[in-house]
Amino acid sequence: MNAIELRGLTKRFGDVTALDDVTLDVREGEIFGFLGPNGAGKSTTIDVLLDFVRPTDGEASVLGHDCREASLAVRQRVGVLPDGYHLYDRLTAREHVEFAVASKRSDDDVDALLERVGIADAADRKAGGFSKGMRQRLVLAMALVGTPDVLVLDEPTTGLDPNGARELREIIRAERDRGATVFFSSHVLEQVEAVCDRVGILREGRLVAVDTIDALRGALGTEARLTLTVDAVDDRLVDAIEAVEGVSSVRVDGSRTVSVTCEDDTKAAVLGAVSAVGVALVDFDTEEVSLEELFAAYTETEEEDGAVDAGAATPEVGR
Ligand SMILES: Nc1ncnc2c1ncn2[C@@H]1O[C@H](COP(=O)(O)OP(=O)(O)OP(=O)(O)O)[C@@H](O)[C@H]1O
Repeated sequence: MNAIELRGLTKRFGDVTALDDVTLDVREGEIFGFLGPNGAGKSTTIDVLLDFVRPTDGEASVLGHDCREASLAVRQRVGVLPDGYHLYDRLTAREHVEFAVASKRSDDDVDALLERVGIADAADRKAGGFSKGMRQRLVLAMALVGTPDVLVLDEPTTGLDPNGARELREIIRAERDRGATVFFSSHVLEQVEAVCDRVGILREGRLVAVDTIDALRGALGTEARLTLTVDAVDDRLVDAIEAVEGVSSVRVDGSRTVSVTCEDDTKAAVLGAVSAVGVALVDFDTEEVSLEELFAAYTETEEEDGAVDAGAATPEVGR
């Protein structure tokens, strides 16, 4: 059984088509990243799953339950971290989680949940004084109540510092490992890339791609940028790098830095070429295609229906 099934899902708000014929299967036990720029329709999809919004057309189900007909059954088995969740300023963190425990009729240990999301120290403080990251951690604790079969997280990294983002990834992996399905939306590729088994890219209400990020990058033949810092740049070095198959450009930036654009799987060969000419490599840095470029590339694929050059994509296409 799939954890989430969307069939021809369409939602119009007046003239705005928020979702346009979206069909998607999220498998049980996978971490699925739902990616898209602002306004792409991510929150609307989540609202349909929870029956906060009724689709104009099409169907959605969670664990075999129709989201409209069986919304209570769905909500009972789903843990949600909604976008912009409203906390009660005068209630403490503990009271918030106690409320979630009571409404899910679970017997979870409130302190253990607060500990798990890293705010045990603030258990008895009122949420009104919480920072953005603390609020996000508290809402995550509420989402985890009742060992949900499906976790739906809308922009869960909002407000989290790098440590918080890492801890969130660890929690997401642990939830998947115990058998839960995790569906989370983001417009930050880096956040989902580290944990997601697969991603779907939504653009202007349409699902333009569903696959692993590696496969999406691979299918586009996208290039990586490699910045090398060496003890001294010379012509021999530049010639040697240019000679590597898959390298499309080499640019010298000052006396010690070379920027190379190459196929993703030729990075090792470039490093090999550097050592073969006897130049000492001091440091190197790689940068892969950004989410913006992935969006741009997928948009071009649709329009041109042919080969894609992500590097040639105009930056504004990805917004
Ligand atoms: N209640 C509503 N009434 C009118 N239009 C709406 C409503 N909810 C969403 N929309 C519109 O539907 C489109 C999709 O919005 P949605 O919030 O689903 O996008 P999103 O991908 O979650 O964006 P973000 O990353 O900014 O949260 C947008 O054009 C938005 O303005």
